[in-house]
Amino acid sequence: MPQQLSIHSPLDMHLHLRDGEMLKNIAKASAHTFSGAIIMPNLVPPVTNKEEVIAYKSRIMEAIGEESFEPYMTLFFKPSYDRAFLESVRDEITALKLYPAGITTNSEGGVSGFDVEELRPTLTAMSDLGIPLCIHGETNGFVMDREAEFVSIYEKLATAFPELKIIMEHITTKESVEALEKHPNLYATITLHHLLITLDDVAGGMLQPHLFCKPIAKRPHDRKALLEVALKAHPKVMFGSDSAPHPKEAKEACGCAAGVFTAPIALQVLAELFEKHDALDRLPDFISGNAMRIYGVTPPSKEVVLEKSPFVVPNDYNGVVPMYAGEEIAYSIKEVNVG
Ligand SMILES: NC(=O)N[C@@H](CC(=O)O)C(=O)O
Ligand SMILES: [Zn+2]
Ligand SMILES: [Zn+2]
Repeated sequence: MPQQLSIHSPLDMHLHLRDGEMLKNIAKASAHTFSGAIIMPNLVPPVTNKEEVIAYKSRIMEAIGEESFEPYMTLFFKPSYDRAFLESVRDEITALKLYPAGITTNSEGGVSGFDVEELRPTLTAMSDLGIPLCIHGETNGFVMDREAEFVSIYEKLATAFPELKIIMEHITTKESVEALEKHPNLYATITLHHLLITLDDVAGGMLQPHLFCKPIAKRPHDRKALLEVALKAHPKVMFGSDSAPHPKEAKEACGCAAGVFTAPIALQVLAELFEKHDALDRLPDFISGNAMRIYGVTPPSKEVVLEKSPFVVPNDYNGVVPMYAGEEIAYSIKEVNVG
C-alpha cells in the first residue's frame, strides 16, 4: 500500500476566490481540501462595506456547495474607515487587507501614503477592536527591491500600533523574515510558490507566465530564508497560498496578469516539500496550528488523506492553468473526511 499522510483542518490564510463565473469554477479547488481560508477583497470593485462582505460571502457559500469550508472574510482597507463603521462590520470580517495603490491586481483604490498620523484613527480603532491588518507590502520602487523597501513601513506601523496584529502577506525576502524577529506584532504568510521558485524559474529561461506573480519571486538566499522559517513552522508564519487564478488568455498574453494558481495542488506539494526536508512533523503547525493561534479561529474539522502515488496535474481547471500543469507531483489526494 502506498505511504499515506493525514493533514488535519488545513488553512489557507491568503486566497483569491474571485467572483462570478471564475468563483463558480475555482471555489471547490480550495473548499474541498482546505477547512477555511482568508478571502482577499480585491474584486472589481473591491469589497468595502458590510453589505458587500455579506453578499460576497453568500456567493462563496453557494459556489462551494456541500463542501465544509469557512471563508474568513476581509474588507479592502480605506483610511476613511472610522470606529463606528469598523464596529458595525466587526462580526462579518476576520481582517482588513491593505494594498498600496496600484501595486498589484485590482489595487487601484488602495492606499497612497503611509503617514502614521493619517492612518492613526483607523488603525487605532482596528487595534482596539482586535481586527488584524493584512498588508501587501511593496513600494513602487525597482521591482526586485519593492518588498525590502517596504520593511521600514512595516516596522513603522508595528511600532506605532504595538497592539495591532500586522500580517506581512506573501513574504518573499530575507529582510521580511528578519523583521518578524524584531516586532512582536508582526506575522507573515508564505506561499507555496515562493518556497519553490526564484526569479530564475520565472524569467531565467523561456518566460513562464504561470509563475509570474506579485511580489515577483526573488533570489536563492531569499527562498532559503523563507524555507527556514516555513520548515520549522516558526510560530509567526502561516501558510497562505496566494492562489490567484486568472483566465488562461490573461496569463498567456502580451501584458501577463500577475498571480499563480496553486489551490488544487498546494497540499500535495507542501507535503512533498516538507518530506524532502525531513520536516513533515512541522507541517501541521505551518498549515493549520499557527494560523488558528494567530487569528484565534477554529475551522471546521477535516482530515485530508494524501497518498504517495504520482499525480499528473491537469493542464487546466475550467480555463485556469495551475502551477505544475501537465507535470507529475509525488502525492495525490486519497480522501477527505469531514467532521
Ligand atoms: N499575487 C498576485 O500576483 N496577484 C494577486 C494579488 C496579490 O495578492 O497581490 C491577484 O489578485 O491576482
Ligand atoms: Zn498581494
Ligand atoms: Zn494575493
